[in-house]
Amino acid sequence: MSIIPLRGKQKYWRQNNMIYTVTFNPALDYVMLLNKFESGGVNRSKEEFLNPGGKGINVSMMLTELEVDNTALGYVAGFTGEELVNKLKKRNIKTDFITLKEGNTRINVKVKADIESEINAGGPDITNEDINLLMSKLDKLSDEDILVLAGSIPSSVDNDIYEQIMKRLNDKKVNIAVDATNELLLNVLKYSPFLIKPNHHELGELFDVSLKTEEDIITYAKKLQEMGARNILVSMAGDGAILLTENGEILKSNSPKGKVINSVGAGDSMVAGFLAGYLKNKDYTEALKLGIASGSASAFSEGIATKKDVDTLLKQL
Ligand SMILES: Nc1ncnc2c1ncn2[C@@H]1O[C@H](COP(=O)(O)OP(=O)(O)OP(=O)(O)O)[C@@H](O)[C@H]1O
Ligand SMILES: O=P(O)(O)OC[C@@]1(O)O[C@H](CO)[C@@H](O)[C@@H]1O
Repeated sequence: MSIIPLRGKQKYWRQNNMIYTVTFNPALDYVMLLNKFESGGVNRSKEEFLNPGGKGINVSMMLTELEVDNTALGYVAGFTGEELVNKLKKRNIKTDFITLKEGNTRINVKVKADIESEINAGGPDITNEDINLLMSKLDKLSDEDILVLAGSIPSSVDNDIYEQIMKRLNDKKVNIAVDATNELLLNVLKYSPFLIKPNHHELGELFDVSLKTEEDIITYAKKLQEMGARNILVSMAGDGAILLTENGEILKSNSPKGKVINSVGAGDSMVAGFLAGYLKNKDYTEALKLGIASGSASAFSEGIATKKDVDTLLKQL
């Protein structure tokens, strides 16, 4: 990706290469706001939103807000898939989805009461033929493009699919960001992903430990770096994030304070902000700042935050 400074008013840099996000299992997120959730009782929400969802799609929405050109790849199906595409069109998100012949894009339920609970559905089946179609699209990526692989993999797809994709692209200098958990993440480290973004709980789970201090987080993040990851961004919700860079720096940022409305997609917004910040002049401090501002702005919004909200928080960091 080469960035040429521009003098135009609208955007101060030009993007020559492309960012692609891949979401194997997109969703419509049905967010329900309640004062209190009573398990086993009839609960009534006081407000609801139906947001486009899926981790890669959230990254695409935040990137688009931040005026970074990108295309969302992945799979959609049925009437919910159509609604997802419509919602993304309204937000000017560029998509190049593969439409599955059967099933429906899932609806994930997010209940925000005194605590947040989520029920994520399984999603439609993806056949080998569908996988080959995606692979042909990915074969067109060029050196220095950025690929974001984010989210869980439906049970119909091999659990090493991220690894297969990275192996296939290994000869190209594509910078790959992976936001996944457990084996899915561990198995890609040997292909040196440009960025991984576990939250501190996920980092602990990878090593079957509970991380209590910043020192613990750094120790285990370093292990992931030794296993191959180039940059490791460990997010800690309201406590900010710690970044270990490929240059050996360890950077920490606090989160700005605000009222959390819906933290679904905060982590994805952070990935988008990090990439957008990095692309400006390859400065990791700037990447971390924009990552934090984007993550927190989305936590303080109903869905993915607007650029205006991100800019407001950026000034506070
Ligand atoms: N309560 C909060 N207050 C301020 N900022 C927050 C809060 N929760 C999340 N954020 C912002 O979002 C970033 C990512 O949050 P988090 O660590 O929860 O990621 P995640 O677990 O991947 O999120 P999610 O799965 O909900 O998208 C944080 O580093 C922070 O910048
Ligand atoms: O089931 P997955 O793929 O792990 O996660 C899906 C999901 O929870 O992730 C996004 C938030 O990060 C939501 O938009 C979406 O519903």
